[in-house]
Amino acid sequence: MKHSPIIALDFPALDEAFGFLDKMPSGLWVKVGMELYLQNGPDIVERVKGRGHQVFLDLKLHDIPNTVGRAMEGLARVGADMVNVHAAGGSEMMERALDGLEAGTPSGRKRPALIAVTQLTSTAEEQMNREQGIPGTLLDSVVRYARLADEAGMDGVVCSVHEASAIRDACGEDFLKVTPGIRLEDGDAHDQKRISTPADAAHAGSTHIVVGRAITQAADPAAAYETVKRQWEVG
Ligand SMILES: O=C(O)c1cc(=O)[nH]c(=O)n1[C@@H]1O[C@H](COP(=O)(O)O)[C@@H](O)[C@H]1O
Repeated sequence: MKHSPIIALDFPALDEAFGFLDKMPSGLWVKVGMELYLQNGPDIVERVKGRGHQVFLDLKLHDIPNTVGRAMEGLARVGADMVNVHAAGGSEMMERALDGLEAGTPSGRKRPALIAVTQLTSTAEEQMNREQGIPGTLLDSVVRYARLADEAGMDGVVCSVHEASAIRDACGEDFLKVTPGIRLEDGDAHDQKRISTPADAAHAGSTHIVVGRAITQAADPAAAYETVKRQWEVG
């Protein structure tokens, strides 16, 4: 059973996000990112959950270990089901993030899943080589970050579909491979560099897909969601 698609609620204002949700079925998995969180504060998570959805809170923490650990301790109380950090922050930072999350999760509640971003899906190999000074292939860099994240106790990583099967080989079936950069056939890539279809994601071994504009900017978002879901489930 594949995890249901996660819809990126990338809207500039709460009423737009809720207007979108009004048109959608209940019981979704949605992603609240910086755009909504920074404008509406921590309450946004409970408000979205109050509408019957589960929340991936995507704040991509990346700072010194102590700061991230303490921030995660606070975030654990916000009520999200999944949270993330940047693997580039290093293994000590990831370990402290996990410690903070465990310390902050209220008793009786499940600890949110903690995943690490490897190389953003908006990054191309040539850009990584030139701007980050990381030589070699993008695939090698992503797998390296995935192994580091696995060793630091992360539940999985964010990567593109193109690296999912290599990560399955390196870190196993159960390690989460959360893959954004999803487009329906011939969809506009926008700022993404490593895109794939829901069916490709299913074949490559993604455990989760994150889909934003292909659904949120569709003329009929509910129909676009059903198309994405069907392609992902059928594979
Ligand atoms: O962590 C993420 O969710 C993320 C990581 C990544 O490497 N690439 C990426 O696109 N995302 C997020 O996934 C969503 C993709 O949106 P669309 O390109 O509109 O489908 C955005 O909300 C991004 O913030």
